[in-house]
Amino acid sequence: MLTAGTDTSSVTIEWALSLLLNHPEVLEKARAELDAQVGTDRLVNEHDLSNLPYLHNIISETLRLYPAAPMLVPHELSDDCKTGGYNISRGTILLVNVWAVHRDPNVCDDPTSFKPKRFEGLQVQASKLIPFGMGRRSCPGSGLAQRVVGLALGSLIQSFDWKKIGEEEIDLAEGIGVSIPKAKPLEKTCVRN
Ligand code: HEM
Repeated sequence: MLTAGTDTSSVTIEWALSLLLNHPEVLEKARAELDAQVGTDRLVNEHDLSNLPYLHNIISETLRLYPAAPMLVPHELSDDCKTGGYNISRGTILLVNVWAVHRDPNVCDDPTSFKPKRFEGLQVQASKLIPFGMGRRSCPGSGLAQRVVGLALGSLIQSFDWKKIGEEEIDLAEGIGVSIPKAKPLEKTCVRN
């Protein structure tokens, strides 16, 4: 429970900040939303989250590109079934490659680009965005995770001016690990607001 709940959320925050540093215009827009909805006298709290759709879209787009559990958890079929034209026998272990589903050009346009705007309206099929899995064995912590990541990321954006070290883009190479860590841990500078 501890690993499922902590590493997944912290790695998502690291990816989100990395993506924001490579897309300062998105970072600016997120800050403007926080200033307008929360103001500058206090930190974002749980009640504010429903008024921050752009921050929510940034988190969805981060989880689309870097789902913290890219292969879900192995599922064993309790009965024979037919899916997508395939007969699958009871007892088969099913692995779902969510990383590949999220980057399928049939699921969304320009799938490798970071575009939080794509979550405005119905541009992404909800059933194809499954960073928390789906059905009975989906992540029981998804609500908590969205709040934790939203509050942490929102507070970090509100409290600091984030800058890359040097002119180079943040390296977005993926490392090896269960929860897609960054190959090169994020290094950045920040100035307190
Ligand atoms: C960004 C954060 C998180 C992501 C992306 C994530 C994703 C997932 C995924 C994909 C699964 C497997 C679902 C499946 O195989 O269908 C899962 C399972 C699970 N998650 Fe999360 N999770 C996150 C945060 C959390 C948190 C905060 C908790 C609890 C505090 C949690 C607890 C669990 C548990 C207990 C399971 C196993 C459920 C089962 O086997 O029935 N997760 N998570």
